[in-house]
Amino acid sequence: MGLQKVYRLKKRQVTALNGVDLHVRSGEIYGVVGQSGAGKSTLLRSVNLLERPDHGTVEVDGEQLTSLHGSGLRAARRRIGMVHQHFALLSSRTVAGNVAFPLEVSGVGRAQRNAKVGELLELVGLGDKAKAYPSQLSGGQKQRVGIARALASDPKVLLSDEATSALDPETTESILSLLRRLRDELGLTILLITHEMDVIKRICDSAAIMADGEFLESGRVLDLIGTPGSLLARSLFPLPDNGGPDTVVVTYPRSFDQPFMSELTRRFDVDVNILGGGVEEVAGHSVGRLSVDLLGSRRNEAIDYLTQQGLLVEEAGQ
Ligand SMILES: Nc1ncnc2c1ncn2[C@@H]1O[C@H](COP(=O)(O)OP(=O)(O)OP(=O)(O)O)[C@@H](O)[C@H]1O
Repeated sequence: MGLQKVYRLKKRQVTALNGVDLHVRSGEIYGVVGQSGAGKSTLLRSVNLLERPDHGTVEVDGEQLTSLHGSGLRAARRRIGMVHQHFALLSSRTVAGNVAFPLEVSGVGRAQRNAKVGELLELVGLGDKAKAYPSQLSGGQKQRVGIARALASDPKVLLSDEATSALDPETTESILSLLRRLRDELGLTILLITHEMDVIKRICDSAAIMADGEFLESGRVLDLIGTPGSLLARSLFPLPDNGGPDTVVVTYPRSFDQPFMSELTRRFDVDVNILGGGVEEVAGHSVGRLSVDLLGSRRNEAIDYLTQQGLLVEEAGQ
């Protein structure tokens, strides 16, 4: 909380974190999105104190990490797994050897280690690759090894540093599904950083947009989608560029049974001309968007009515 980090270089200083407050609920997937240099990596590395913030406190699973040092800190870190963009596998070790590595370091005996490695490889869908070397694997398989290794010490929290950025769209999809399944099955809490909005849309329950070391906006994704003026909502769902002066985009952040459009024509005597629309899955929920031309003298009343019903209405042509 209140995290601040300033890097002091020879000629200048860079404020990588400028008072960031991040609260991740237990069992949720939280995504921090932002452009290169926004401070995402510094934030992620502050959570397990690979980077010690200049100010602020870090609490993970009820334990205040910022007050720990030495062996206490090392023990706390073991309860936080980390997945890296470029996998960070040891090329001279087999898949099983890579996953076993953190267990060896913490002194787990051979039999127990082997059993655990077998279990983890099954969990990530690599049961048949134990003896392969990283160079024989695809990017997606390498990341599965990275995930299995991160889970070796039974962490409660998983940090993901651009885990899918080096992968093609199809593989990205399979890794995101895996992360989601692991969250569901193991009750993990996942904090991920990404520069891809799609990752937020696909698996995050909550998200923050970060720029210049600060959060511009944060909250539950579904709440933000229903919030007028939300930057995150606009980035997830850009307004269509074929809108005219009469066009509005209506977002349904949850499913409604009411036939709103026919109600509008009846109540407010407006003409509704549907231009396009669709339903997308966001954080496991369906979010509908409808782009319509609304015509008639009581157009503004119709828009107010939709807003009162809990729908988000944006003027696309402005
Ligand atoms: N060890 C360091 N020493 C000096 N400056 C650093 C260091 N690490 C990061 N910075 C600077 O801090 C700022 C935030 O960097 P950070 O890597 O956290 O951003 P990011 O959002 O993760 O970007 P990227 O996606 O490119 O990694 C940048 O201006 C960066 O140059």
